[in-house]
Amino acid sequence: MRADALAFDLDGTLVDSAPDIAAALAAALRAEGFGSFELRVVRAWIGDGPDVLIRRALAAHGLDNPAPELLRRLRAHFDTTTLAAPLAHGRVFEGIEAVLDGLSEVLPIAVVTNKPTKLACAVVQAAGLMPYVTEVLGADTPALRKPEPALLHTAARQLGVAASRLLMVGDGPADLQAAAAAGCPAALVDWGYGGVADPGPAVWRLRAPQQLLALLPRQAAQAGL
Ligand SMILES: O=C(O)COP(=O)(O)O
Ligand SMILES: [Mg+2]
Repeated sequence: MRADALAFDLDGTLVDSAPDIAAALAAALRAEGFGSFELRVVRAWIGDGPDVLIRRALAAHGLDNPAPELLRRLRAHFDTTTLAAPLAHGRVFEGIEAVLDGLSEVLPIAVVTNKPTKLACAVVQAAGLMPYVTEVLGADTPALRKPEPALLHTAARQLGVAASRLLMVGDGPADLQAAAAAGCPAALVDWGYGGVADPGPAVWRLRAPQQLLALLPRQAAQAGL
């Protein structure tokens, strides 16, 4: 595989942030008088950004058409909790930091996430991963959200590579669909929040972050890995 740049998904790929997302969601729901949900349940709702997450939680409470004002308040509460403690309960996945540390010496790396940019930057910062990352691109409007290819097009442009040389590494269906739509190669990680039934033959499978080095032998050798 030849890649000249990497685009990493954030939640479920670089960081196990589900405990923080579940805590922020629970705090927002409780403030509005709704019950919260178990981590196992919330984990399966992650991947499409906080607005979709909140809608899924409300739908689970039987509210399929929530008032825009309620959605706005829940999202504001969710953001405040996240920004106050972006990664208080979660952690960087084992092995990620070493791989980013090595590969960032030899190729540019972007984070491409369905989190809004402000929240994504706070999480990347709290995770200690900012030094390895050239760009953090978040989905600040619904049109930017993966599976749309827009953020990957922006990442390729800003990192100065063709989309066909930008490897998208993610844990969910939106990551793979965005990569396909943008013309990027894709790798699916096994340690994330899942939801991909069959990634298809064109997608690489990673069971551990170190396996990325085998996909990029030239850069791994350059980085001395
Ligand atoms: O659902 C989210 O908050 C964002 O998810 P992502 O980083 O996996 O795109
Ligand atoms: Mg993800």
